[in-house]
Parts: sequence; C-alpha cells; structure tokens
Amino acid sequence: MRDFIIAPSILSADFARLGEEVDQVIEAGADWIHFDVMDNHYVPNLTIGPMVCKALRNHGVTAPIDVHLMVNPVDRLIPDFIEAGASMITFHPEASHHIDRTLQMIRESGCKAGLVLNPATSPDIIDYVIDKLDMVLLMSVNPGFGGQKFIPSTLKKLRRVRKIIDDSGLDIRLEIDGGVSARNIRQIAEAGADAFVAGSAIFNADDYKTAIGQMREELSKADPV
Ligand SMILES: O=C(CO)[C@H](O)[C@H](O)COP(=O)(O)O
Ligand SMILES: [Fe+2]
Repeated sequence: MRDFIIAPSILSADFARLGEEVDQVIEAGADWIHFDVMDNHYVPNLTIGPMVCKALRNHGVTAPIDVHLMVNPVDRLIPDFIEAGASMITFHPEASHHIDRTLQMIRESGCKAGLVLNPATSPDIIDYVIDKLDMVLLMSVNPGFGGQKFIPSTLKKLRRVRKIIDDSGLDIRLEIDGGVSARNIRQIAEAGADAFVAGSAIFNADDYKTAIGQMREELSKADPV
C-alpha cells in the first residue's frame, strides 16, 4: 500500500486565526500544510505570500509546507519562499519561460520541486523534465478558488500520470488538488494519487480530526492501480 499524505489547504482556513488553525489541523492528523499563493494575474484571486509562510514558521509550525504558486511570472518569488521556510514548491508551467531552469532553481535550494497541471493541460510536458521532479500536482478544479466541484476527467489523467511515474522508476509524488472529500478520496487514490489537498472539506467541517479521520478510513479501503 502507498503511504498517503493529507494536506489541508489553508485557503479555507480562518485567516484571522491562521497559526491556531494550522496547529489544529496538524494536531488532527494532517501531514503537510498546503499553501495557496494567488496573484490576481495568473488566477483571478489574491491570497498570501512569503511573509505569511515565514510567520507560520516563526509561530512554530514544523510540518512540511507545500507551496502552490499560482503566480506569473513565478521565478522572482521562489527565493523568497525558500527563505521563508517552504518545504516544496510547485508552479504552473505556463508561468515560467524556462521550466527546466525554474525546477533546478527550486531544487538547488534544497526544496522539493513540482509542476502543477491545470485540468486542460496535457501531461506530455512531464516527459522532458521528469528527472527534475519530486512531485506532480494535478488540478481537479480550475485554479483560483476553494470549494469547487471535482472535475471527473481528472481520474483518467491521474491514471495516465501514475503510469508515467511508475515507468520512470523515480520517487515522485502524485498530488491532487480541488474538490477532494471523504466521498471521492478513495476513487482518487485508486486512480493513482498519493497526496491529497483538501481545503473546504476539512476547514468547513465541525471537527478537523473527524474530517481527516474519515479520509484516512476511506484511503485504508483503497486498492490503488
Ligand atoms: O489550489 C487551490 C485552488 O486553486 C486549492 O488548493 C483548492 O481549491 C483546495 O480547495 P478545495 O479542497 O476546497 O477544493
Ligand atoms: Fe492548491
């Protein structure tokens, strides 16, 4: 069985109490913190930047921080996030003129690096940089907002990317982001994902431990490809 990662997206957290919210989801069993960065340019929404990442580290957060950059251009923000304590940085290929160089820049700093593919983006791009990837993140909603519905065609894409990763023999995580809940997580795992971002399904729940527990319970029944 794969080891499954649950990464609550703080996009749906109460930003007025962010440190406390992060402590609570970690205490409730989360593995990573998913940190959505939006610039009102690459996506039509505006969120948080490196200062907030650093504030979480200063607050005492030691869990991996999974930074999902929805910004264009992406390169100039990367050193700031590395300095702020990011553990992994993923970006959308359309936001970099030189994808290979951007991946190298992230990895040379000691951070893990990944590409994010939007629902309509072909996974072919992975082939040429696969040796520089620690993670592939598939968007199962169009980026920009939490609380959207999972796009079913992502399951087919997950199976395809899982095969590409397995055939490579490399240690690359396959993460899914958007519309994930206890209702569909098992099916998503069976299609090949091994890291699960969930924002509204966790932060809108009455009890984070119950919400994460239900996801783990479903994952324990999964029979991955
Ligand atoms: O990257 C994102 C949106 O662009 C978020 O990570 C994602 O939408 C999580 O929220 P939810 O689980 O509510 O769909
Ligand atoms: Fe995200």
